[in-house]
Amino acid sequence: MSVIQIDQVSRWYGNVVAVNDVTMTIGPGVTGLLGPNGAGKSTLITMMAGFLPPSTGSVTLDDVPVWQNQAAYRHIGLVPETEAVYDTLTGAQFVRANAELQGLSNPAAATTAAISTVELTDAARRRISTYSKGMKQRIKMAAALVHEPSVLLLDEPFNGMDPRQRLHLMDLLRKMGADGRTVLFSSHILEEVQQVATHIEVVISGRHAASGDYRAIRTLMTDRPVLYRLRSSDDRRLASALIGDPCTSGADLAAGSLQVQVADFERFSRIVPALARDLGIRLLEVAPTDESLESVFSYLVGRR
Ligand SMILES: Nc1ncnc2c1ncn2[C@@H]1O[C@H](COP(=O)(O)OP(=O)(O)OP(=O)(O)O)[C@@H](O)[C@H]1O
Repeated sequence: MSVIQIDQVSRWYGNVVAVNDVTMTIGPGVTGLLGPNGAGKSTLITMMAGFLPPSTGSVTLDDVPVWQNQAAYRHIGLVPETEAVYDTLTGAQFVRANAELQGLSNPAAATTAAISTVELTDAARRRISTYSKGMKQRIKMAAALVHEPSVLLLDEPFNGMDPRQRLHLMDLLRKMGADGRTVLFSSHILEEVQQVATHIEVVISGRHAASGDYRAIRTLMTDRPVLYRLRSSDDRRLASALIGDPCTSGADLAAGSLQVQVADFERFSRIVPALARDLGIRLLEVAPTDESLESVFSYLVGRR
């Protein structure tokens, strides 16, 4: 088993607190690390990979601290967010260099296998400077996989990928998770995370905001009070019908359209069409006013 334990970890850069008292456990399978830009995802991943020490707290792999731990590096593969790959090398040379660094007994065979896994065999002898963004992501992935690590950490791996490459990487991550590896990838896009991860950790402003499977996170998000805008053939009557229902916690007609604070989305979505039909009101629009990911994130933070 490869279990990463992050225990009461904080990390600051000068005055900036990038990670603030985070505790989480990452086990086998695919975990999505979800959070908006600047949430502290890269900092957390770099600490998990053992390349950055926490300011306080501890990061361990199977109970052994990972910071500057050569033995732990044998079990960890890191695909960093940065574009920095050695442009003058060919893909094969780059992956081979990592195989040599890991001290593998047959670096040539491992290089060929890793490049084949990411489906870059045809381009392996080309210089990395000629690669597309998505291909650069994949060659970084091959370099991270060359020593067959039991833990794979990927920072925003889907950035710059076209839809086909994206599906291929999703498949690959799923397979690695099903094989019993511990796979963690970061993203700021919920849909992306949902498609691959069986477990989700949410971080916002350096803090751990939520944890669970997709359903649990989704429920947290849909259970939050959300402001909906409604337009209908009779906003006033619709407002008074809705205000009496427990699915809403407030209604406002001042803004020129009807704005309703929805407390129970599930009930709201059932009751609005039924009410409108019973009252003979025509619905013209029902739309959330504030469905941005940022607002979902700030709701999750506010719950804690
Ligand atoms: N080397 C550094 N020096 C100073 N501040 C830093 C450094 N690295 C990160 N930060 C700050 O720490 C916070 C967390 O950054 P981090 O890169 O970990 O977040 P992130 O969630 O990965 O964001 P992104 O998706 O934009 O990369 C941000 O406020 C960032 O500006």
